[in-house]
Amino acid sequence: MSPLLSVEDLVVSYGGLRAVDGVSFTVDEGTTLAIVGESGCGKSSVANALVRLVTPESGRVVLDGVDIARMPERTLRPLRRKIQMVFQDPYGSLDPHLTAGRIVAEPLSGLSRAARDKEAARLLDLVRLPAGIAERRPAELSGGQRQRVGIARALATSPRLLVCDEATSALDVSVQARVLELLTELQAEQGLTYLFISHNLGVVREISSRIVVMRAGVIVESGTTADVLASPTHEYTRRLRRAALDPTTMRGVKPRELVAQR
Ligand SMILES: Nc1ncnc2c1ncn2[C@@H]1O[C@H](COP(=O)(O)OP(=O)(O)OP(=O)(O)O)[C@@H](O)[C@H]1O
Repeated sequence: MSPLLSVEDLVVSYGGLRAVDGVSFTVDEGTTLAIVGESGCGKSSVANALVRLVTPESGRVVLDGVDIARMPERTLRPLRRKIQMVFQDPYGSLDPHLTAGRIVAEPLSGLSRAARDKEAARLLDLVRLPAGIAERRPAELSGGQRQRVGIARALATSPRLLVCDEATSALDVSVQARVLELLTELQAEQGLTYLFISHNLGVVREISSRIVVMRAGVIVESGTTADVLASPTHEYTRRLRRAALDPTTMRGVKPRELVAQR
């Protein structure tokens, strides 16, 4: 079976700076790949290239057999719905003037108002939000509720791939754990495929089956989550693992196996 997403030799540059320098990985349907690394390593640049917020300098981004890396916008437009992004800051990414119901319904074109409202209600229910939320604006929601609205909106186009860029990093630990649980449940129910980007190895342990570790624009290590966490081969990964174990930097869910291995 060919992977849902295949990224080959991806290069992203900003002027003279090569933020992503020849990155390759694949993601199988229904699984989660995590990209981990410290701030500035190029994680978001990979994510932004996949959803074409930036156009890669070179390389291939093959989704469902189609290379979208440098596809012209007109051809790309109908395919954009296949990859959706959940951002770190749902407050910044949700229109403050719209109700949650309208925000979620926004990507649903070609439906009557009543059908859009019905679908928005279904999506809000899918992310375990009570019906009354549909009438509220982002400022009237908690951080966790806003992130659920962001997830519901991303799911509105029935994407093949959900790119979560530090999607739980701004949330308190307990709220973060519940959003991770929701993503895991949605994956089991809907067969979703995730690319999960985080600086925190402890968090990705909860959600990913495979990990890619990035440093300074390149991949330094990759493998199954269990292998990379149990016996990291690169000193940089060991440092990330130590940071994930450090209670002062640990912002994710308690990494049970890691604590046991210490
Ligand atoms: N729009 C941009 N213009 C110029 N340089 C950029 C731009 N976006 C990112 N960079 C630079 O590219 C490099 C990689 O940044 P990127 O945001 O991809 O890393 P990251 O690992 O996601 O870090 P963070 O978690 O802090 O966002 C950094 O040196 C950053 O300063």
